[in-house]
Amino acid sequence: MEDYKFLFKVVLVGNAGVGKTCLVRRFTQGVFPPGQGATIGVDFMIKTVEINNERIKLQIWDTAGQERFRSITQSYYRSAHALILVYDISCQPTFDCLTDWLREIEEYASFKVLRVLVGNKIDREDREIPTEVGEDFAKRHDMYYLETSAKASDNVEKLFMQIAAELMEAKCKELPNYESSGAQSINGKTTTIRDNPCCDRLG
Ligand SMILES: Nc1nc2c(ncn2[C@@H]2O[C@H](COP(=O)(O)OP(=O)(O)OP(=O)(O)O)[C@@H](O)[C@H]2O)c(=O)[nH]1
Repeated sequence: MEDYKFLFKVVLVGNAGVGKTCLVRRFTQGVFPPGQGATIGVDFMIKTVEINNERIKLQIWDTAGQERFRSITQSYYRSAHALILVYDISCQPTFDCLTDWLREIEEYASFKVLRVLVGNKIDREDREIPTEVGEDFAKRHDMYYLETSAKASDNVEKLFMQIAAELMEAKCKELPNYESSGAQSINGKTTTIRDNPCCDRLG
């Protein structure tokens, strides 16, 4: 039997080429893959992490950004616990498409889904979208915001770990007799994490 207390499904979406596959590979395998093709349909990887002595299994679905796969990728939204919407900070069109992606998310994902906006490729020097613009977009659409580099390994671990922590927190809150202690935040939004007696009753 596999030893984990929680299983969460995390789905990455966003335009082709923004770095979704590289973010997943960096987090799950610790590598920045050299030239690889576009994702075809959907790919998935697993990583088990530990938070407050609880093992959390993350099932990470990497969807193809290309339009022609849209009908396949949409079907993966529904059961997602968290959706990571990625754009490339050095490519304005990938930011301009965010409202289209949000429309898809609203149509196909659960209303309870945790939504995180990620500006990737911050190692690049040809930035086109200032941090504040990304932050402001996220705030207006009630999303967390984080900037990452899959290449330089900036904030990638933080991204997935904080999503895991946030989802675990939300799950524990559904249980009776919940109290909280300790806090972590993704860029200002605070999510409470605690040593979790309530979680011991799960699984
Ligand atoms: N400089 C830089 N390049 C990156 C970074 N992440 C990804 N790339 C590059 O961006 C290109 C696309 O990366 P992918 O991870 O395949 O992009 P994707 O979003 O999965 O693309 P699709 O599968 O077509 O949807 C590749 O050439 C990567 O090497 C990053 O953090 N910094």
